[in-house]
This record gives sequence, C-alpha cells and structure tokens, in this order.
Amino acid sequence: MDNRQQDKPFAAWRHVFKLDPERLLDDDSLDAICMSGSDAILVGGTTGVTYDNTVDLMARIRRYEVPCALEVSTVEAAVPGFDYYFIPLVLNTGAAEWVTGRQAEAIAQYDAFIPWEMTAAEGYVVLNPNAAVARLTEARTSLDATEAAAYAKLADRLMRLPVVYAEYSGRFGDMELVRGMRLAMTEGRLFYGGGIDGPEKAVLAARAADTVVVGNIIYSDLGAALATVQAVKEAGPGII
Ligand SMILES: CC(C)=CCC/C(C)=C/CC/C(C)=C/CC/C(C)=C/CC/C(C)=C/CC/C(C)=C/CC/C(C)=C/COP(=O)(O)OP(=O)(O)O
Ligand SMILES: O=P(O)(O)OC[C@@H](O)CO
Ligand SMILES: [Mg+2]
Repeated sequence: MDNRQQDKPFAAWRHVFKLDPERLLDDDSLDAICMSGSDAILVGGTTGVTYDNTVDLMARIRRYEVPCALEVSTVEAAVPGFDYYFIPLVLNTGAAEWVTGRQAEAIAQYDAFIPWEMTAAEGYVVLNPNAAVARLTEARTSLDATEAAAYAKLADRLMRLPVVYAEYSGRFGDMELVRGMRLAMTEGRLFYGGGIDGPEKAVLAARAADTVVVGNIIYSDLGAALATVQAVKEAGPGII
C-alpha cells in the first residue's frame, strides 16, 4: 500500500468484483467469486436495484469473509449491514440531480442513519454512451483524453473525492485515456470498470488504474472472471 488514504479500506484494493442485485447468481458461482482472492465485492447496479434484492445478495455474501461494500444508486436500496458504502456522483452530466441533487435529498431524509465514517464519494466519469448509467444520467461521454484528465483532476485536487471511477460499463475502454486520468491524480484512487472479459484486459486495466472492477463477465463466463483475480495480482502495483 502507498501512503495515501491508509485509513480507507479501499486504499489497498487492486481487484474488485461488482455484483448486480438484479441479476441471478447461483450459490456455487457466488462461492467461487467470494473465495477467489478478490479484494472486495461491490454490490451495485443502475436499474432494478431494490431493498429486497440488495438484502438478499448481502446476506449471501455475508457468509464469507471478503469485504462487501454497497454502491448506493437509489435511496430505496440503502441497506444497513455492509462493510462500506460508496455514493456515486456523476461528474460529466449536465443534470445536477445526478451530481448532488439526489444525494442531498437522501442526506436530508436519512442523515441520522448514515454511517459517515464508512461512507465515501465516488466521482464517476461515464465514458460509454451505450451503458445504462450513461443513458440514465445523460452523461456527456465523448470526452477526449485531456477532458477526461481534467475531470479526474477536478475530482481529485479540487473536490478531494477519495475515489474517481472511470466507467465504461459494458465495453473495454481506452487505456491511454484512463492512464492519463490516473496521472492527473495525486491523492485519491482511480477505479476502472468496463468490458474486462478475462486476464489479458484485466492486466491492461491494472497497469492504467489503481483498482480494477470486473462485472458482467461473471454472469456469462465465470472461469474468465475468476482468472482476472490472479492476473491483476500478478500485474504488480500499477502506477505509483
Ligand atoms: C440505513 C443505512 C445504514 C444506510 C447506509 C447507506 C448510506 C450510506 C446512504 C447514504 C445516503 C445517500 C447520500 C444516498 C445517495 C442516494 C442516491 C440516489 C445517489 C445517486 C447515485 C447515482 C448518481 C446513481 C446513478 C447511477 C449510478 C452512477 C450507479 C452506480 C453503479 C453502476 C454504474 C453500476 C453499473 O451497473 P449496471 O448499469 O447494472 O451495468 P450494466 O449496464 O452492465 O447492467
Ligand atoms: O460490467 P463491466 O463491463 O465489467 O463493468 C464493471 C463496472 O464498471 C460496472 O459498473
Ligand atoms: Mg444492471
């Protein structure tokens, strides 16, 4: 671990599996994911996330020791009992409700229940126009490398967000652009997610970002998903 954010559990995460409460995963597959050696399980999705499907998934993951965090995408599914909470702010949208609006509404409503010491903001930079998150939030996805790095620096240096998330959900991204985002940052951690379908792409992402998030492939090719864990660990520390 480097000397940034040692008090944050995610400061040491190199590999994370993202599980979508909306999607079915049988017990054997969940067992393999939770026992894979991945640093954490992130529970989250853009649509179809409910209190019930989030509680169900959390209870199943809770049988294992792997840290389990919730990415809160709707206040209705803010379920207690996770190890950590991430609150997304979509930075590259013109719609203020996805930057601060919904978050402020949720805080006004639930302030007394929010475990602030285990809650952190994620500054999302959404880069795949076809992803559900891009459509929902009307993200301005056509950023060049300079613009993407500017968002990363804005989040990291000006807003001091602990996590910036380069989000290509559903498609493998431009690793030079992602690497430029990371190089623009000096404090927080860059998460990368999108289109990692096996160890080769996982290594490329691990060389560009601090934390590699693997999602959809879990549901279509579990073996390929599992192989990303070792690949990321063997890729070394990433950019220091
Ligand atoms: C009671 C208790 C203990 C509660 C603790 C919970 C807690 C800490 C609450 C805090 C309150 C708070 C501030 C809540 C914020 C609520 C809120 C509505 C925030 C808005 C978040 C936001 C910008 C959502 C937009 C969508 C988004 C960015 C989702 C992130 C996850 C994501 C992109 C998943 C991608 O998956 P998916 O789209 O499913 O992938 P596919 O395209 O492949 O399907
Ligand atoms: O599902 P994939 O494309 O792996 O993306 C992972 C994650 O970044 C989604 O929020
Ligand atoms: Mg989904």
